[in-house]
Amino acid sequence: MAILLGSIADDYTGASDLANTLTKNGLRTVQTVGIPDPSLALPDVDAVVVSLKIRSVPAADAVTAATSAEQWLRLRGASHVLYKICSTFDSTDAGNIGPVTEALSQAAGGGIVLVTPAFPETGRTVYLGHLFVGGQPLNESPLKDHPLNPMHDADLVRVLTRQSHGAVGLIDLTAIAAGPCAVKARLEALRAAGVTAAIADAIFEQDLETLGEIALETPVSTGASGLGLGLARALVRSGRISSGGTAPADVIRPVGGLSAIVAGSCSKATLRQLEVAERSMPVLRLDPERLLAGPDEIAAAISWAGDRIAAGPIVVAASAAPETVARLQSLYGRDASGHAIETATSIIAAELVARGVRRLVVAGGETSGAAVDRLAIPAFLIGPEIAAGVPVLRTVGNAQGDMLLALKSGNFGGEDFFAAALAMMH
Ligand SMILES: Nc1ncnc2c1ncn2[C@@H]1O[C@H](COP(=O)(O)OP(=O)(O)O)[C@@H](O)[C@H]1O
Ligand SMILES: O=C(O)[C@@H](O)C(=O)COP(=O)(O)O
Repeated sequence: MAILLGSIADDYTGASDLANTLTKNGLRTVQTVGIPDPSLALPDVDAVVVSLKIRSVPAADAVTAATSAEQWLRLRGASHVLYKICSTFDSTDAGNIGPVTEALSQAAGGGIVLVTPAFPETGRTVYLGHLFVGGQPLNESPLKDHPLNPMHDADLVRVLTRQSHGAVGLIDLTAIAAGPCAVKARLEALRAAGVTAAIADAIFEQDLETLGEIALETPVSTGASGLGLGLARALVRSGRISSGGTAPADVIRPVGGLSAIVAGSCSKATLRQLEVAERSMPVLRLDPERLLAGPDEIAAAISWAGDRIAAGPIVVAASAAPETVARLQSLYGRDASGHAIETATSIIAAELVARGVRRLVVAGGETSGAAVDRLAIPAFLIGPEIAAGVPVLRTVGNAQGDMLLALKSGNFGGEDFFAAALAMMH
């Protein structure tokens, strides 16, 4: 299986978001969970997205995992590797976008790396190096309250500089609007000046197509699904993409079984989606302090779900508003409480699957990673899009047999997302 494009995603929802974009733009794509076992039969594809859970781990651990994945991708033919980060640049000053980008660049021989989180389809645009979310500067958007990595600075050159060893430059919209030659010249000028990473402006898809064309001429880039769109369209234009592969419609062949939703995301979008879900299905709001106190809350949740799951879809949610999250974190610590709740929601998800759930929606990137890891799912085929950035996924090689999942990025999806997702999964 020789592939053309490899990607390493820093969380599992981000991986499925990118896999969705690559599929929509003509690339046969598969999403793996980590580096797959050699015995896992994967389809013949143009692109592989390796999901890692490295967005919020120590930088050294993220670098080790990412460089191993990069080696695996290069051995399978990838001439370009995209480090898929969040479109809202989710990270702290301790990393990991800078450290991983520099490690991947070094592994590929050095040079300069194009970096852009722009994803206009979901309202993420970059202008003069500043990231806007739906028109709000990043630091004024709900991302300022993220439980794990609150974003307090919209200037991405400053943000990336604080977590990088090398110099960070800017390719502004004027250069990008002038086309690929101008971008190439700007990139070369920055490289000659000792810059090792360049934040690139992007507001429209045309900007991303320009960036994708230039990025494809380099071994490594860092970005979100928007850059994935540019890379995919550049590959299709190059004529190197074969047709065929498993059609998304085939991916969502019915799997039967029961259905459930587990939410750990505390994003504004997810909180609203949970409110709407309460109008049509049973929703259990977990008590986070009881979750942290011991196993009783998990047992109670499993019992609650067991009494209802046969009658129709249910929701189990740890999600809470920023002020509630902050209070818990002040008592138990940010990382400790986040990890403990991810563990709890993953146990609940696994217990639901043990009771017959085969259609599962998980809301939250870290939450999805914990749940998918506990279910030991090795890979996914990419199905149709439910909402921008969120496809239906079909499991490959897992012990429970075929399942359909949706791994929803916290900030993605409309208010009726949960019902819309279940309506596509039978
Ligand atoms: N009530 C809560 N209080 C504190 N942290 C929470 C609560 N509910 C969930 N969390 C944690 O918040 C984090 C949400 O991150 P994630 O799942 O990536 O969602 P998103 O996709 O919105 O970023 C996880 O670590 C999760 O365990
Ligand atoms: O690029 C994006 O915004 C998403 O693909 C993503 O990474 C979201 O992360 P979570 O909000 O943690 O799911």
